[in-house]
Amino acid sequence: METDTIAAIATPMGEGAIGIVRVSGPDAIPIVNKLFRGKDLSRVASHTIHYGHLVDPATGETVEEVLVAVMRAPRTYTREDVVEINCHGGIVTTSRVLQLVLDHGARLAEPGEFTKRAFLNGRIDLAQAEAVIDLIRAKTDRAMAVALQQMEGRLSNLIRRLRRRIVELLAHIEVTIDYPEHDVEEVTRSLLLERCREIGAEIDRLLETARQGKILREGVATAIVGRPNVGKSSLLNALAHEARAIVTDIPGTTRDLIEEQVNVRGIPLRLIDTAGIRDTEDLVERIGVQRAQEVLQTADLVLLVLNHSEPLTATDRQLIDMTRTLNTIVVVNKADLPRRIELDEVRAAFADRPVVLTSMRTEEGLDELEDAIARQFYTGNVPAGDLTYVSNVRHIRLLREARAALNEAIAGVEAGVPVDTVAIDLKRCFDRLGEIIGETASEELIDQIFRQFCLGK
Ligand SMILES: Nc1nc2c(c(=O)[nH]1)N(C=O)[C@@H](CNc1ccc(C(=O)N[C@@H](CCC(=O)O)C(=O)O)cc1)CN2
Ligand SMILES: Nc1nc2c(ncn2[C@@H]2O[C@H](COP(=O)(O)OP(=O)(O)OP(=O)(O)O)[C@@H](O)[C@H]2O)c(=O)[nH]1
Ligand SMILES: [Mg+2]
Repeated sequence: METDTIAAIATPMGEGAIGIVRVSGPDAIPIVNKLFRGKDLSRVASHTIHYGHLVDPATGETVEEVLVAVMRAPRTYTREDVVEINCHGGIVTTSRVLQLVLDHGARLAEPGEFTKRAFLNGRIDLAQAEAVIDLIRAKTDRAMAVALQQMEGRLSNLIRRLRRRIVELLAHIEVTIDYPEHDVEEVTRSLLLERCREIGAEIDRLLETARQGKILREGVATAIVGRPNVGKSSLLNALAHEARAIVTDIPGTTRDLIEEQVNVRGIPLRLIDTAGIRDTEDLVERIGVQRAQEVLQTADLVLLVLNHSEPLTATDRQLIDMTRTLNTIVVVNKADLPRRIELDEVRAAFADRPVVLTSMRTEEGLDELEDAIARQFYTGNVPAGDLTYVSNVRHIRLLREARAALNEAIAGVEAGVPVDTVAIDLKRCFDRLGEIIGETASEELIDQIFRQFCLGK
């Protein structure tokens, strides 16, 4: 428990109707009681609110007309005694009340210090505290719902469950080490493999929600590349399921890039049309290797459009080379016209990627294309309505590290490494997961997280 008492203005600085000065710590009630003319706050019941005036004891001057809420430890936001002074909103009055409280024994709180105390006093864990920031910053209903779930401990409970399972495994390994008969060791190995895979699958599922969450928030950056006239604009209109304005009418942020939002099977795509890749000019010269690479490298998905009714050109082949190692779907358009394209060459270049024949004229192949797009982003193992989405970059990093440690443990078991060595990897996995909820977090990290909060929170 902290021994000092902190205070801060908890409401926005400005023309609010009410301004709240929040005080927390062992002296919260005596400090405010000294300044309060009304009921004796040291005798009132917890979670009650009282009308009165704040008086400066030095001068006897009445400073404010207030309502004071008294909440006694431990059932409070910080788990300490908390007093909230409700002032007439306004910078001057509220600041004056804060100053008075500071003059009589409280210290100005650091940003996030109230929530930090809630964490240090064990009311919430680190992931829950971080969710408070996410909640304040949420910009969509969905983001808010996810943050609220995390604040109530949904993610934390999942992480705790995983850690408990790892502890059980570590206990098993202990037994094996203590009683090193061969059959015990064998049982432990197969059990280890099975459990590690289960835990790994669970971590993968959480990481998958992170990927999908990012997609839902930001959309899939999709680059459409292809020579002129292959049907890029027609493809965009088809994916939008409506005749949009000609894409080239909308200026992009960069001179020859056009961006358009469409929705494919509920997946938001940000289509980026890299118009103007000409046959007659050298591709490299036309848009510059770097620019082309930039667009392609930052894309989550590439739609390479080729013309079914013409043989491949040098530009087509350059584009194939640039996109074959990326997350590309090949759209061989104008399939209603006779085939002149070297389809085998295309299929060979994209051996493990979808190659879809389409006609924007007859809409042939459009369903198949949408399926191919949806398959890239829905693996189907995140149940709809499950709001245990991971979105915090710190959590994602730790989950990845935990997964990597687990992979090493699995590889160790498979390679017949002694189980006490495997235990080291498992322990690392356990620690990384622990960092998410703050069980094994450093003081420095904790400080850094709470500094992101606003004053008074
Ligand atoms: N005036 C005011 N409004 C506020 C807050 C506040 O601190 N003051 N909050 C924050 O900024 C939020 C509410 N969050 C809170 C979360 C937990 C507890 C709390 O006292 N928890 C106790 C259980 C209390 C009970 O069940 O009676 C506990 O968990 O022990 C209070 C507020 C939003 N509105
Ligand atoms: N037969 C046939 N014609 C098509 C098909 N898709 C598009 N076209 C036609 O091909 C022409 C070019 O289509 P666009 O969609 O404008 O092609 P684009 O790739 O956007 O062309 P640029 O903007 O010049 O790069 C238009 O006349 C379309 O009607 C198709 O599947 N079959
Ligand atoms: Mg076009």
